[in-house]
Amino acid sequence: STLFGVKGQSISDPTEIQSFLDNFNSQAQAVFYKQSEVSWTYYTNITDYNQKLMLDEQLMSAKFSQEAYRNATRFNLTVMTQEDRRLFIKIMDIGTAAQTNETKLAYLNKVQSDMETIYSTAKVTMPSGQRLPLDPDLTQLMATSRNYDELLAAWLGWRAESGGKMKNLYAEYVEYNNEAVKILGHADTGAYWRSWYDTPTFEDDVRALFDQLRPLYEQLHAYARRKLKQIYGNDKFPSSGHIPAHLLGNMWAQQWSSLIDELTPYKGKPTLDVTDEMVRQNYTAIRIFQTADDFFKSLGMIPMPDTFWDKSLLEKPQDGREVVCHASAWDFYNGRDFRIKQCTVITAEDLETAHHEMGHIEYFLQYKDQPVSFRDGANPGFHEAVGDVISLSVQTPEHMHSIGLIPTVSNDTESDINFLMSMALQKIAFLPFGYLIDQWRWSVFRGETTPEKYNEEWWNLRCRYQGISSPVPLTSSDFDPGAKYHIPAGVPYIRYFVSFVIQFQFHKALCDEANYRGPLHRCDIYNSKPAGTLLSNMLKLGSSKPWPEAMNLLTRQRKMDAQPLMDYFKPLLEYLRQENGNDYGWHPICPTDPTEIQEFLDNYSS
Ligand SMILES: CC(=O)N[C@@H](CC(=O)O)C(=O)NC[C@H](CC1(C(=O)N[C@@H](Cc2ccc(O)cc2)C(=O)O)CCCC1)C(=O)O
Ligand SMILES: [Zn+2]
Repeated sequence: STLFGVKGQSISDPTEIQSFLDNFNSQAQAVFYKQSEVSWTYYTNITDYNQKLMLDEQLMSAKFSQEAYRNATRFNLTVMTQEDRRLFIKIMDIGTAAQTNETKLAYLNKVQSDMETIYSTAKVTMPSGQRLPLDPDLTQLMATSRNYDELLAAWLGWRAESGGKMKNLYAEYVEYNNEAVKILGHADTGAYWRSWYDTPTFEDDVRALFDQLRPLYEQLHAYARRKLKQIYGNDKFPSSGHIPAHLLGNMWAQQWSSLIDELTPYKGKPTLDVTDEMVRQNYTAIRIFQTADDFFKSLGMIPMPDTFWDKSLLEKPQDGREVVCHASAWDFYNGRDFRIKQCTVITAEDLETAHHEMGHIEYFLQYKDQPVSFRDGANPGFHEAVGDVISLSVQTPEHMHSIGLIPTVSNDTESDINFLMSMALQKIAFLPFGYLIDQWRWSVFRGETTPEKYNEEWWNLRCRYQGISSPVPLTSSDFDPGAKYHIPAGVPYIRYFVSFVIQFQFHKALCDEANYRGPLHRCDIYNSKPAGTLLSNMLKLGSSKPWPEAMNLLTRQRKMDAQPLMDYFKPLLEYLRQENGNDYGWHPICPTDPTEIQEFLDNYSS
């Protein structure tokens, strides 16, 4: 059977249009609920049996989507209201479910799930003989160890046990994914993913934003490199200016917050890392999520429902079950069941993650009465920004003091710079990483980067944009992209880069609505009902309107704009420029052995 039904006469009757939409909406809720339940069972108990149930269910819901597509194409879209036309377009956007060859679709889903299982069950045998999983052990080690060789062992082990085990699978995933989305008319999977932003200049827009923000990152990179050289010795750093990838306190060098003690500009001030205080106060996972829930309630927004507290999985099970520990927020599409799955540990980072995940749940709650096809973010970046916006208020010294996690608030200039540094290690450090992941994937989906070039191109981008390099020579069997969850899991990533820009636009708009007058980085909208109402009204739209309209409702303008982010960090940029002088930047090409690169630099610099 093909996807395209027999081209009958196109239906224009409004009653028939409405009954099709009503039927679809009730059937889709039942199908999506079942798929969520079966997936949840697998993600919270990884077994072959649960994987099979999930894969079977994915084929069932693909058939439902194909049928809905066939029926939808029988209607005349030109006579509809704008809203109905938008619904039909979304009903027909069925992604890889367009693959009517069931063998191919089953294989694609199996390969995807097998890669995610390899990632989620990988363990590294350390020199001590211990077998460590990523969550929480290797994450903790990367954050707390300052031993070059120990960090290298964890970093090499992780890439070997995760990415190293899935290179061929990935090549097949790319081929089968592209074949499926081409049936819908998309050029390739990257084009399909970008279509969700409904902006013809989207790729240029994000490149322009990244170029605008590079100077902030270059200054932060230079500062971190200088401090890390003091810790590990100059000889550990290539003359090309890159920072070895395993020294940034994070397995992917994507956020550097765990280096806050070494990177705090002015020592002797109260620490901003609240982890120790959370442990001292016997914080539990539940209390972390109650803290986040309390913030949404203070804004007059929707509290977490009872089913959330009953059915979420907020800690790694201790009963031997294998679970997908990578945090996630789930909409069960029945308007009542919303859950978070997080292997929570008692750290400042997981307090932040809890707010991020709860931001997804709040969005689900706000748009739960929309038709199913509108139960989505205005664009994927919006969904990623909600929780982070709240977290920008939570992380202010004022708010951390008000919830008893830091003893005093000192807002002298030096403390202010210390605070901005802690936020930059989380937000500025992330920008090139958030940008480059899908630069790599889009080039792979387009066929510009072929399997034998996967790893080389990955490191080209890591060296060029992130200014970090592999601490060891690359071999053709390596597949470092597979060491990052979203690649094996097939989860797009540019949404996070978009979020890290727009969340500062949202923060500024909500601070204005809360009648806050001071510098943006010290704004805390806690208890502001006007801010909560403004945010809720935007979230209620879901994806029922083009995202510039949602942006306009919240920020009174329709574009992505890096200015609020740059204004937020302006005082820090001045400090860093002073500190760094001319000692900033790196060679765009990855270092090879020191002599070769030195020769290159001699020519390059002359
Ligand atoms: C059913 C389902 O899958 N639902 C989706 C949500 C939806 O689509 O509705 C979902 O839950 N996705 C999981 C993903 C998890 C996290 C993530 O992967 N973060 C990025 C980047 C980043 C890092 C720091 C930060 O502060 C913000 C972002 C990373 O860790 O690299 C892990 C930690 C935070 C968020 C998420 O919540 O986005
Ligand atoms: Zn998210």
